[in-house]
Amino acid sequence: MDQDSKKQAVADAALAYLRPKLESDTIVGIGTGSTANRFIDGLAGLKGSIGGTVASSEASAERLRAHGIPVYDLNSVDRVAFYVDGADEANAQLQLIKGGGGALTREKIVAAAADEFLCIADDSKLVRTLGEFPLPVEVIPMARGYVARELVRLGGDPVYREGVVTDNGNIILDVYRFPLAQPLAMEETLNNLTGLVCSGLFARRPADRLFLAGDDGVRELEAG
Ligand SMILES: O=C(CO)[C@H](O)[C@H](O)COP(=O)(O)O
Repeated sequence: MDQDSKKQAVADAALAYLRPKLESDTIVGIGTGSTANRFIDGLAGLKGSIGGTVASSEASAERLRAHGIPVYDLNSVDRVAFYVDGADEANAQLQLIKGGGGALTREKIVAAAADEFLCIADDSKLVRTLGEFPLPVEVIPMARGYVARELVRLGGDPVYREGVVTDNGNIILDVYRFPLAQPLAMEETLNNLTGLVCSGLFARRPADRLFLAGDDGVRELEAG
């Protein structure tokens, strides 16, 4: 299976998992990226069976609306039953690195608000230890230099993502060679860095279920 077929296969698997659980008032949180886009396209066929969606980026909101799928502001819904998104890396505990598409902050907010987080990815994303993929962090523009120096002090090698402004008006630093053997502790350390809005490390809120596509089909991994 090529990578595109794998993305399609996990999007289909997540839809098949959700279909019997959806009710007319169910709100589904929607991630960002090429795998999430496959899920959005498939969700179009179920738009009459759900209450609507909450999107993690302007790009996903636009794609959802183009399909006629209702998109709500997170503040206007009481409950997000599911959040479905891709990832850049996942470990066996279903802790993730996300943010390759720059949407990490809104992704983390919608994931935090959701009852159940379904991650969809191809098997190249499963790693023993997180950190081969550079960790994206969203930073307030005026804090760029300060935060970059702090990230170097913590052992990383931050690189400014040129020309990218997030949906929140901030910048992204991609941190190479970051020591992520203790993801929970590092996420907490990053959360305490002034000027750093959010890291793409999803350790405190891992996925609940990972649909992983390989050459032999899709398998499901559960947290814990
Ligand atoms: O975190 C993300 C966007 O911010 C994406 O989920 C991640 O980059 C994976 O993208 P893709 O599905 O295109 O491989």
